[in-house]
Amino acid sequence: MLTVDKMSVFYDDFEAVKQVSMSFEEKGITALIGPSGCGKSTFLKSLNRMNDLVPGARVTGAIEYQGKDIYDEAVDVTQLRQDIGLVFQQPNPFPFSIYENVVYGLKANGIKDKAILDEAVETSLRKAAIWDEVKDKLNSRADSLSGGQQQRVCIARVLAMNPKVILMDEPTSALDPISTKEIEEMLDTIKREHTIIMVTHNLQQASRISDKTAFFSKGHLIEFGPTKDIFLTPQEKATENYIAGKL
Ligand SMILES: Nc1ncnc2c1ncn2[C@@H]1O[C@H](COP(=O)(O)OP(=O)(O)OP(=O)(O)O)[C@@H](O)[C@H]1O
Repeated sequence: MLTVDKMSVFYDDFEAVKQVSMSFEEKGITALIGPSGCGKSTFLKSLNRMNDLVPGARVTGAIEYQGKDIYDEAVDVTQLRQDIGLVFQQPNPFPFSIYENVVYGLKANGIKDKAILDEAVETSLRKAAIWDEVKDKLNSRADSLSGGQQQRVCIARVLAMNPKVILMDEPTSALDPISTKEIEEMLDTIKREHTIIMVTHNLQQASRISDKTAFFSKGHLIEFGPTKDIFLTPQEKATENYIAGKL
């Protein structure tokens, strides 16, 4: 599905991600963990070329999505970011209605048929587990919702584009425990249809919901494997120390 081979990411001369190689299989959740500044977000955002927007950022090595190099000149970056969507740490709804937020990408792609848009809104909001809460106020502004609801609308906006892969950068760190639980339960369902790669600082969250975990330190991928193995029988001392809270 997605393969990274000897990928480095530089900000000018500083190598924030160092020669990382790993593969993501289809479906399921992979958690990216590691100390602050170890390069998790940089790594994540390079997977759909969001780092193209950062001045001075440069990627070397290869990233292949469905067998094709995503940094190839011929790649349509807008299409790539639809196939590999990104959910940010802070909910970032557009200053429009809930409905217009969800259909934003579809309309940008030229879809105008109201029946198709209506259907996409309901399906995406249902998948994001927020339909029942907002179905009677789809024309209200999305930024008038609670933080947890806003984040689920943002997830619905990504889901409306039917992405194969969803990148998430600490999607619940700005939310209360109940909103966090709602989003975790939703992820547990949507991971059956989507490949989810999620940065989290919350080790309990990683152990609760992820199938695989990758531990990063100082730009290096230290260890990657089934979450149970990483948490219960880590092979590397650095992983063991981090999991035990010693870093
Ligand atoms: N736009 C940028 N320009 C220059 N350096 C950057 C930029 N963004 C990140 N860095 C540096 O790259 C390194 C990795 O940062 P990154 O945000 O990827 O780490 P992280 O593991 O996600 O951290 P955190 O958990 O605190 O979010 C850090 O040393 C950071 O200071």
